[in-house]
Amino acid sequence: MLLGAGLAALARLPRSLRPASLAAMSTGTFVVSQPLNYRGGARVDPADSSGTEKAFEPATGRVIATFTCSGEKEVNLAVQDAKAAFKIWSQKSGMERCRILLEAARIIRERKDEIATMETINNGKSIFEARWDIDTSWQCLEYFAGLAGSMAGEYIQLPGGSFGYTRREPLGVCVGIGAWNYPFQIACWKSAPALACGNAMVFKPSPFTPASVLLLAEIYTEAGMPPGLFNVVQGGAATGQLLCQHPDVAKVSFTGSVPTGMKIMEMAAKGIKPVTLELGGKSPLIIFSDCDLENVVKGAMMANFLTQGEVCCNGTRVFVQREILDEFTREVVKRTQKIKIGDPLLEDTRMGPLINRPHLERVLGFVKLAKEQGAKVLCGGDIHVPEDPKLKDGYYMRPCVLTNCRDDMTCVKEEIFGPVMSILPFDTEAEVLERANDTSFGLAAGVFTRDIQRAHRVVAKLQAGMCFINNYNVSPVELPFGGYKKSGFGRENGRVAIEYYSQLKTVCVEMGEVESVF
Ligand SMILES: NC(=O)C1=CN([C@@H]2O[C@H](COP(=O)(O)OP(=O)(O)OC[C@H]3O[C@@H](n4cnc5c(N)ncnc54)[C@H](O)[C@@H]3O)[C@@H](O)[C@H]2O)C=CC1
Ligand SMILES: NCCCC(=O)O
Repeated sequence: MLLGAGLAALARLPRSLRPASLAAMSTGTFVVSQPLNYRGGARVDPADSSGTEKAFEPATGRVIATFTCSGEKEVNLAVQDAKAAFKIWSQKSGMERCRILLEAARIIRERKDEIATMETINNGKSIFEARWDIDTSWQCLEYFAGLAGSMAGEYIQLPGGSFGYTRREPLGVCVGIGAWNYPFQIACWKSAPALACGNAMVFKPSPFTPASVLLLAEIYTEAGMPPGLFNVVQGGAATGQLLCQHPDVAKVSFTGSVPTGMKIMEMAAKGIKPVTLELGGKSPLIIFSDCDLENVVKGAMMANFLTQGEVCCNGTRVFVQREILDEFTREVVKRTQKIKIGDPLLEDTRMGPLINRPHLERVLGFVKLAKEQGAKVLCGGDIHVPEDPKLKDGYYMRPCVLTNCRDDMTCVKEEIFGPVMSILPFDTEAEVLERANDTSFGLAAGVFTRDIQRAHRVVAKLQAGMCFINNYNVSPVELPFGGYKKSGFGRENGRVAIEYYSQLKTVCVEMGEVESVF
């Protein structure tokens, strides 16, 4: 990449005072010039090719990288290197792994601005948000570093002085496959628990966002991980399939869409490999009339418009109790219209471009269909052309609020993955619960009310893996994250994630004579 670790502090300087290499990370200028595969502790050109891909800067529509997708040979080499590193890493004590993960977390903190800038350039999210993502990334490494040192089994007393004990052991080479909306964070949320448990990892980012994970790979090496412990291969479905089908891969952790999740599960089934699936959602946000309106409007904005609405757990079905429907709608529209859209690297921008042109068109298509099906657009839902001429080919749209929505409309049933909020009135608690759960997804849900009994009663009945009371879309790494129903299974973050990256061995110890029936 164009920046080195030593330049991190300079990232905090005003742009005009930065040296040429940092200036190269401004909108409209950055290009990726180094190889995007990582193997054996270094960036490498892939050993073979299954085609090429282009990565874009969504803010300008410019190509920032053209890269080779890894074929069978490269995938084999990456898995082989990971296997070799696993032999070394899995023999280390939890405390030794802890120290290295903590060092990696420290380096990420130190290079936060640089990593966030790269994330913004390649993904389009505002720099303000990208910094949050990097915070939840190093926090994840710190959290699992802490758990690495305290991973232990059980001792179980048996009759006659015999006993048993359990050991929590790593799985081997784990594969991580990521989506494009949180490229660096996803790589950390998968690799930190995997590595803390003693596994090795081969990671494949989305071909739309290939760049920032390389910084993580370099940081892991700098922090002291053995070469080959964390490798990166690039590509799309074909490369992903090679990874999932590889006989030396012990586990696949996937973040992406439901249709791809189904394919991953099918491939993993053939090798009896465990999978973690973090899939899509169409989550309900339930707003009772006794809520604090100011808070709820902020919550609804957070539930819908972070990362241009491209967030799997967004609360896009906003159920509002009829008594406050007009007041809530007025206020939410007013705030939505004030969202500053534009160059995502500017400090005051709060909404950048969507990931790419086809996705922008898809999201606009959902708004068009919503109108045809009877919804009313209260604001946005159309293309935004920023004044800055360098942004004219970017993929911007104005955030959209829809009313007159019904539960059977496409905009209410399907994941849009863009800045589109659908408002739905309701009358009673029983009614809203039934409607909120009437979906094949189950990733997240939110409830706003001042009635604490009602809040807990309602979340207990919501069919969702991640529920929020009086807030939405906060991501503390101490809390497990994952879905119910078609939103997937397995959990990232929280203590429980350890169970998804390790296996339990039971040892039975006889202290007496063998009692044989023969
Ligand atoms: N539950 C969660 O934590 C999250 C879920 N998502 C979901 O991800 C989707 C958006 O992400 P996309 O990248 O468009 O999803 P996608 O499913 O198209 O791709 C995800 C990843 O899978 C790879 N892939 C595609 N086909 C594959 C195959 N046959 N075998 C192996 N790998 C394959 C892609 O190259 C990419 O790296 C949304 O539905 C969203 O809800 C996104 C972020 C978080
Ligand atoms: N930080 C929120 C993670 C949700 C997602 O990956 O879409």
